[in-house]
Amino acid sequence: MFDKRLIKEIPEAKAYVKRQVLCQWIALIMNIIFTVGLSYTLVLLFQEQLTIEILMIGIVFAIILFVIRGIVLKKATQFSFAGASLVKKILRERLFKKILELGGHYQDYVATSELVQLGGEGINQLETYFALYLPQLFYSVLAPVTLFIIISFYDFMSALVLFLCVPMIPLSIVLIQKIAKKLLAKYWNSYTTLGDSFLENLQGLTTLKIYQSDEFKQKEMNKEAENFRKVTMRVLIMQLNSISVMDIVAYGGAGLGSYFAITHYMYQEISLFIALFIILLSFEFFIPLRQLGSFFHIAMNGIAASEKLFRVFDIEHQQSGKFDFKEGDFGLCVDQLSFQYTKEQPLLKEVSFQIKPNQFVGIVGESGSGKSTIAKLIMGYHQDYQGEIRIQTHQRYDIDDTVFFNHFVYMTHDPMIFKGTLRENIDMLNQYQDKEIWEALEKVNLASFFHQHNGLQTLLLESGSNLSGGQKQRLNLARAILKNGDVYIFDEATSNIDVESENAILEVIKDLSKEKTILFITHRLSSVIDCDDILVMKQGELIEQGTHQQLKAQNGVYAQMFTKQAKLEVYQG
Ligand SMILES: Nc1ncnc2c1ncn2[C@@H]1O[C@H](COP(=O)(O)OP(=O)(O)OP(=O)(O)O)[C@@H](O)[C@H]1O
Repeated sequence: MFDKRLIKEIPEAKAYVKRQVLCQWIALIMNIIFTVGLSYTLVLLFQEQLTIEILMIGIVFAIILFVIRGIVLKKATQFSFAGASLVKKILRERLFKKILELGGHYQDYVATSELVQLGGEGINQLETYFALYLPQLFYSVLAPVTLFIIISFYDFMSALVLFLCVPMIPLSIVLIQKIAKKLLAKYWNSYTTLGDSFLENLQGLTTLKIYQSDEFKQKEMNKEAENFRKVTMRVLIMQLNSISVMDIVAYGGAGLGSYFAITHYMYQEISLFIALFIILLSFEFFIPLRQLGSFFHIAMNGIAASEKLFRVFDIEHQQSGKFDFKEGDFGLCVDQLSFQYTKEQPLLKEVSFQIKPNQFVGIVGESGSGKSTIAKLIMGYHQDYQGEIRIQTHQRYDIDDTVFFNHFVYMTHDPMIFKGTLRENIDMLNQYQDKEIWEALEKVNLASFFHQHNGLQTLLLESGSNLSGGQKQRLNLARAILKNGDVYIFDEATSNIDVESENAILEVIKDLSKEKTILFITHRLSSVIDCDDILVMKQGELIEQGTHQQLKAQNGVYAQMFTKQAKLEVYQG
């Protein structure tokens, strides 16, 4: 119920918790003083000695006490709010920093949907843990101790009985916690599974509709939603039951304390004033813990979320080096590279090749042969490979991503276009002159198109939905040109686009190859004819290597694939 690490992780929150507890404690003292006054007034009333003057003085005092109480409780709420905002900010920043630190390969460790849920709902639950539960936890210890000390001066036995009954509430909470922990883990799993499916099905809705599988998926999702509903209901039942158990303990304890006070009064061991004072305060012993109990589910949810959050924070970031590169020497050496996504299915098998600075190298091969995987390993998406990837004299994993991305540009067939102006999309850091942007757009044959629209202020929709596939890819290439990297990796950058765009992109790549190192992955063998070196992949192995002429002369897999594709293109075209 009390996770030390949570406090350690956010030491800044401690001050807010302390101030909140202090305010609550001052409010308790006001309550105690009010009870003294009330007990005294009641005694005077029983003894028929209560005068209007005394009553008026009492009312004025009560108002003063309630005003002070109101002010400190308001302050407590303000501290709670400020602390909660701070916790949220710190945790979200840490989570974001961790994802940035992990870079492209964060998905090796945690699913995107889980990150989204943790960053939203998960952190919100921790916010309530810090804002409500934690201060209440400390106050729940402080309040009974304060009351015990005060009451024990008047009637030690009654104070002791009340004090000893208090731990019954946390004991019942611990008991419920044991049952609840498994249930809450189930609740979270069910929540993330439902979130996963929802996100995936929403993104793929068009595909599902086309293949008329939407109804099937809907049924699947209904089943998951039903599971989630059931487990949520069980969590709610557990919470309601736990509140009832705590109520029984609280009323029982207060009743027992009052019984002792009455008995002591009847045996004239204590005065009527003290008996009334104890009876009126007896429930105060249990209110803080009873309140804590109602925050119990918040704490459980918070702890379940924090476990997941800490799992992300604890991910070891293997990339520790921060080597920089020497200027102008951007060769690449891949040596005995082996890799598998799953243990059962080895993919790359001891692949070795070199790319010299300013070389234009193509990778071809049948679908699934591991071409993109090579690019992803070079880009650092996965680090658990065997063998070596060296750039200049450094291992890839020794190079910090920020340094690496300053020199390497990776372009896939699926460019990311954000909702916003053309300028915002092409120059995200606002670091280029308009003239430079237009030059890049000119190179990729997009300048005249955007001139006809609103120039650099042309509004692009989410995912570039108001552009054609070829235009999106050419825009992406313009970004890459402006980046002025040293090594360009094109992974099926000319796939699924119109011939005009494909030719424009190929021209630019050829132009770039005069002064940049290029790795060009493609299905179309006609695109790699001009490469300085061509790597032919099959089932994770590098089976042939050479220039187009050399490979044709070998009359191996490449030559056969080339002839087959050429025939097909003549037939199609
Ligand atoms: N994240 C992943 N998890 C598990 N398996 C994967 C993952 N990515 C790719 N694979 C598998 O690895 C194999 C090689 O994929 P890769 O994308 O490297 O091939 P490719 O040669 O680039 O194929 P294509 O030309 O069709 O793009 C495929 O069988 C694919 O199913």
